[in-house]
Amino acid sequence: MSTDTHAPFEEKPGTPRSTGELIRLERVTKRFGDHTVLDNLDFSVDAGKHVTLIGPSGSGKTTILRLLMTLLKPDEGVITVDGQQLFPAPEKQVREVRKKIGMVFQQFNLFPNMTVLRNITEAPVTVLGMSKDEAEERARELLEMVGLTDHLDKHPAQLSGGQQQRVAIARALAMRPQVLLLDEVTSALDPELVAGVLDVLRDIARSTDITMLCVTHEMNFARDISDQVLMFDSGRVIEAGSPEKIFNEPEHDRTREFLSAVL
Ligand SMILES: Nc1ncnc2c1ncn2[C@@H]1O[C@H](COP(=O)(O)OP(=O)(O)OP(=O)(O)O)[C@@H](O)[C@H]1O
Repeated sequence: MSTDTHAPFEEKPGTPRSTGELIRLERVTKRFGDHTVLDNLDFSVDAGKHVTLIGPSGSGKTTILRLLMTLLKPDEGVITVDGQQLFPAPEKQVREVRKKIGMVFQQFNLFPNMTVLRNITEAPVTVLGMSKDEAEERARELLEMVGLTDHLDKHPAQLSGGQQQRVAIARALAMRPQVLLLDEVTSALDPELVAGVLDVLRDIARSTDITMLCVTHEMNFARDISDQVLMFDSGRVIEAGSPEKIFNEPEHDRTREFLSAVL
């Protein structure tokens, strides 16, 4: 069990949030060589909703997050975020869209030579042009939220994996993104550190209006936070619905097989 306690998170009003549809994928196909990883995929996510992508390894879930982060380009189809198309788009537009999206990865990807505080303040200062004082105030609030107030002067190597991942969550939120992408954020953690990270994310889901798109193998977590669950198989959404529907009354044989293997 983690010994750190996190404070209930109350988000201050920031930039006005969009309402309605925030993310849209239309007929998106992604291939690596002759391997079609996403196959003519359509789905959308409304602002403020929490959508979880589940499905077997290799079904294309992470590829979707990487497309939204513009780390990859689709071969076909259209991706829009907050009404702005991502590919093709002028460089400036892509940068603006990217600022609306935060991502937390399986590996924490913190800057090893910076303190915890600096890891969180760096991008708000250099990318958003926030003053150092404002960025530090925000970072301290976020560190309280993730239960790491006592660790702000440490370097990542002095923290447990669970603590590092909570810094990574705070770092993503420091940019005040509209969308938080979570890619198997507990998969690299020792089992006893998983609950602390998931509790922080549950709290964020409950107490902020941030839109979440989450790839996870933690089915209880998916059940708790999701407004909608999308079941993937071979680059397609084969079933979508509320967590109650997907976990209690799955319609598709592949969904039933997958859930009986992981639950
Ligand atoms: N850069 C790449 N080059 C070639 N193939 C890739 C690349 N990235 C992903 N793939 C392949 O695309 C397929 C889908 O990968 P992806 O990571 O999206 O799946 P996933 O559903 O997230 O799986 P997992 O749950 O194991 O992370 C896999 O077969 C993977 O090997």
